[in-house]
Amino acid sequence: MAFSTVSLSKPLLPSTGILRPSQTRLRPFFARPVPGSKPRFSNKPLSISIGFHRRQPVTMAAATGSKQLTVFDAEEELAVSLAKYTAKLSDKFTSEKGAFTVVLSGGSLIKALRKLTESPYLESLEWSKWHVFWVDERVVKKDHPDSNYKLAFDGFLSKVPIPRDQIYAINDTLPPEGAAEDYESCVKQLVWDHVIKVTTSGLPRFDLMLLGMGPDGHVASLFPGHPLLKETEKWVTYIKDSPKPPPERITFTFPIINASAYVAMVVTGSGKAGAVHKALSGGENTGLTDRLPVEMVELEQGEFTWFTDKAAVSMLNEGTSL
Ligand SMILES: O=C(O)[C@H](O)[C@@H](O)[C@H](O)[C@H](O)COP(=O)(O)O
Repeated sequence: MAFSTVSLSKPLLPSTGILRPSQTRLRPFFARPVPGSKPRFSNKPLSISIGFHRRQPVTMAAATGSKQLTVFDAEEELAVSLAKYTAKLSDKFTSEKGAFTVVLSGGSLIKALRKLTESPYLESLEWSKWHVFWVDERVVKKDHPDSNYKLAFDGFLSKVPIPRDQIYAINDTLPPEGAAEDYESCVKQLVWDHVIKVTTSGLPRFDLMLLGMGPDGHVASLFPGHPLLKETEKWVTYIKDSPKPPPERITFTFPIINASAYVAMVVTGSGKAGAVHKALSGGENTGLTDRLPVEMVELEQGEFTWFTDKAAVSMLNEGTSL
């Protein structure tokens, strides 16, 4: 095991996580927390040690929510851990409130969820209480090869017993504007029905968002430099000029993403290393337009966990052997 260090540019709390480096050249910043002790705030930017170890996530507790980074040797191990993490949240929310609201993205995430379709999760999870949404969707028919619904259905949803009327696909007969409005109405209805919780500021608070990130740092269909990054009124909006094809999509906005209780950011491969580096090292604070969309995922009160592999974090600290 080895560690590398990055600096975060915002005030942080001492870690509530676990770091037990035995063979590292770099001194870990955080000590093991004292059980029952309360975290103290610091106003200074702190140095964060990131441990490359399969089962020991590093927790970075920020003033607005907590962040964790987990780095896996291989995608297979990531998939195992992601299933365990999701199952734990499923158990928590189904027992606490009788429903589990899960938001999916497209892309490689769906394959990473494959372990949930196997034992023990297939038999043990309360699938009947799952409600499934999309953080973004391409405005195509549901049976189109570009459809995120089709991707998720074929690779995941068709293999688990979630009631079909609790899988909320877009209305694929509508143009982007109408599809976004329709999807926002659907979310509002489920807020009124108490299926989706609500924050104190009246935003929907989904239990878990499972997100991916593009090599350019986009999340959902929120792309670098696009005006949609500044959307603060709508819960769901549309884009007709997506730089990633197909061009017409609907997407949740940042206020909705950031109201989530839990976000898992699943990012693998060397093609994402630059964006991961920018996101986790903070970069220069040059203003909103220079921030990558992934850097705008800042949960109000939630827990944000990165699931990555070695290739994706390879630029975090050059020269550190993993
Ligand atoms: O509809 C989409 O295009 C996706 O929702 C998109 O936001 C995706 O999650 C990222 O591009 C990461 O995709 P990969 O993991 O496949 O790189």
